[in-house]
Amino acid sequence: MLTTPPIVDIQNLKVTFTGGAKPISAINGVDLSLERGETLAILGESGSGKSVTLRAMLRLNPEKRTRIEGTIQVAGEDVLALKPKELQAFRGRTVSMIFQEPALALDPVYTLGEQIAETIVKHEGGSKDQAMKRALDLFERVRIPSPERRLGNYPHEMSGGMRQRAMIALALACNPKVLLADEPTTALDATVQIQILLLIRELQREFGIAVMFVTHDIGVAVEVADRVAVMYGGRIVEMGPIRDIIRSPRHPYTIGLMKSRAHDALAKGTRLEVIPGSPPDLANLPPGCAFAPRCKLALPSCSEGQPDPVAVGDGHEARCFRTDQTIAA
Ligand SMILES: Nc1ncnc2c1ncn2[C@@H]1O[C@H](COP(=O)(O)OP(=O)(O)OP(=O)(O)O)[C@@H](O)[C@H]1O
Repeated sequence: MLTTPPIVDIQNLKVTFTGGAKPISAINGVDLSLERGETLAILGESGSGKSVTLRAMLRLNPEKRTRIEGTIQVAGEDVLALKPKELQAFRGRTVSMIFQEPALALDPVYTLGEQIAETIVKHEGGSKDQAMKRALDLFERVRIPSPERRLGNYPHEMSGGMRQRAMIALALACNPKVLLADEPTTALDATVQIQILLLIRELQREFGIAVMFVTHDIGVAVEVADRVAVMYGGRIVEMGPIRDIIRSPRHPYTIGLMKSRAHDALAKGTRLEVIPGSPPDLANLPPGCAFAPRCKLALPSCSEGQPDPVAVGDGHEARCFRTDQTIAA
């Protein structure tokens, strides 16, 4: 039987920032693959390496002060080997990114129509008129009301939710195969958040794009993702289908994350159960499991070596020495 290769294939990715007094090991051996049209959420607390992973896929980390090891293949292209010109063509055309704050992607001094049309002409050639027609089509697809008039707007003339939609239109302008989204909805109010997420989901189905998005919010992941990768200390500690991760998380860190969310839903004023302890120091990572110092199940041996991924279900794995102790009751 013929199998299609994954659209994203990341092997043993390591990212170290070397600009400071001590090297910061932000990503420490990430393996990840994504099928065409699939949506993966990356969860984890602040500093776990979610954004650095996404940025590595577009080579957006500051290269002079960063050491990158491993391989990143997207749509058959070897991302870490791309030359500057190839990288320019790759960005936007093969992989595109939307940010938490549209101001990072949108230029304040050009109208939205001009920006989208210019991106299309730059990547694909053709006339400005044709590109404007495509921009109009994109505005319709991302459901911006009065799209023709809105194309003539500057970013500051739109509401936050509309700016997000315009940014998504810009990101889709060159038909990318993979869309990366770094907490695309945190800056928006709840109703607009849900609308934007449903829009991403719909576009993803319509265009067959693979989506990788970072979030702090498990509820958001449930709404949109097929699979989830949970990161801790620059490693994926658990990965699997969203339903399995919600119903039967098997890494003690994921179990802790799920508990803190359950408490989050309680009445205001209830003390949240946070996972005691603090995240690992990335300038001084321990040799063993980075979660061991905070883990209720840890044995002394957990601090000695790195746990390999253990299969705990269909397409579900956890990097933990104690998965025999974490089976849901
Ligand atoms: N350019 C950089 N130079 C040095 N350290 C960096 C740089 N970029 C990120 N880091 C460090 O790498 C680690 C991982 O950062 P990253 O932004 O991926 O975390 P994150 O999981 O996305 O967190 P958050 O949810 O807060 O965005 C952090 O400790 C961060 O301080």
